[in-house]
Amino acid sequence: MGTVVDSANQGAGSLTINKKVTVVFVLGGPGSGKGTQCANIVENFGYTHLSAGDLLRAEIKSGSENGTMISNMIKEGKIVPSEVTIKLLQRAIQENGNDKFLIDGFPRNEENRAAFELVTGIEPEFVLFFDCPEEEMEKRLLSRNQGREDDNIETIRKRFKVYMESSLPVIEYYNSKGKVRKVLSYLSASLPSSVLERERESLHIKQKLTSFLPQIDAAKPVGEVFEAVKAVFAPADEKPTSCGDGAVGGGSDVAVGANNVPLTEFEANHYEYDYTGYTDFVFSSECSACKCQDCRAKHDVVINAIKALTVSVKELTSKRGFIPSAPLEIKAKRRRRVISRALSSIQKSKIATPLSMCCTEQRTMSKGKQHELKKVNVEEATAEQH
Ligand SMILES: Nc1ncnc2c1ncn2[C@@H]1O[C@H](COP(=O)(O)OP(=O)(O)O)[C@@H](O)[C@H]1O
Ligand SMILES: Nc1ccn([C@@H]2O[C@H](COP(=O)(O)OP(=O)(O)O)[C@@H](O)[C@H]2O)c(=O)n1
Repeated sequence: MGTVVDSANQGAGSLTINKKVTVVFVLGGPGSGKGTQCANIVENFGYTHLSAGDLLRAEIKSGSENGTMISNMIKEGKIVPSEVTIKLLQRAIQENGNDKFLIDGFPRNEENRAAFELVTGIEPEFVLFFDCPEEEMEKRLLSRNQGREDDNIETIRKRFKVYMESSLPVIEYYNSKGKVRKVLSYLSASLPSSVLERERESLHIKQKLTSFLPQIDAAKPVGEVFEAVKAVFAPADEKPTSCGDGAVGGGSDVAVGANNVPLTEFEANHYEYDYTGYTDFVFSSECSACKCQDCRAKHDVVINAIKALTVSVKELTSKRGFIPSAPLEIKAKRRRRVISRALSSIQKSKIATPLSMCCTEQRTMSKGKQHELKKVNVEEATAEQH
């Protein structure tokens, strides 16, 4: 069997994807909820879902010459050679009329990634990454009930090992290129639903806020996780209805839609993102003069989030032994400066942590402790401020 790379070098037409396509890679550990959320994305955003695992399982069923080899690899939790998987993906893309694809569970290792790029010339638009504690993934896989031969504890453990050793470096690679969008649902998890309804209209405020809150939420219920996913997939031209020119933030030129907003927790430029823009709404003279209900509601959402963020920063900084020089009970005019100072301090201590370390650290932390670090309840935070 010639490799896909050989075929590409020989100019084999069957491997060429002769249409322009948008590809989003969907990555995360086994059982992190990739397939579940892909189904939601398909329904809401018009993508076609291609699961590498499903394509491989279909290949086994089809009685192909590679069937036995693929089946053995899956039972062992091993990664099937790239040429097999890439050919299946290429065929599926070529045969489908759509031009937007979610490729789920691929690339699973460095070989997958490099070969796909070389052969197809396709770079992902971004990588949607579901980070979920191992114990939660294990629980889900053991009760998935899809009759999969690899959903038994012995194979699950092997898959986790392969994920840590081979798949995380791929996520790290894309993270270093600023392409990783982590699933965050901080606000959706903590705001009352009535506020959430209104707040959906101003997704870009939410994105700016969540973009620098270190939250890992793939362990939340399906609906809440999808709230975060929606924020990532919101079309770039989506604008909320508001006073003035319709753009919250006084017509700022910050693009709306997470496709343009890096949501990475680990990267240096994560903290360099222009998060201060969101305060424009709060302090804009145009908006403060406008007393309409809608603006009031948005104003409240932003203020609540700032309060929650302040508490979060306080918690994070105190855990790192950083004592902000200014009191954290901040007045409106000083909020931006204090938060900014605190964040840059976090940046100094946090950005040096590679992704694999973060995940390893996460694995060894108890679930309760993670939540203590990452979840801030807005209502409590608001009460505390009062
Ligand atoms: N957020 C969630 N909370 C609880 N169960 C979930 C959640 N997301 C997915 N599941 C369940 O967990 C199992 C694994 O999800 P799945 O989407 O198949 O994961 P993956 O594609 O990442 O392996 C399925 O049974 C699914 O119904
Ligand atoms: N790119 C890929 C994707 C899946 N696979 C194989 O298919 C198995 C199941 O993958 P999957 O994506 O359907 O399921 P999860 O492990 O995410 O639950 C993996 O454990 C691998 O054995 C692969 O070899 N190469």
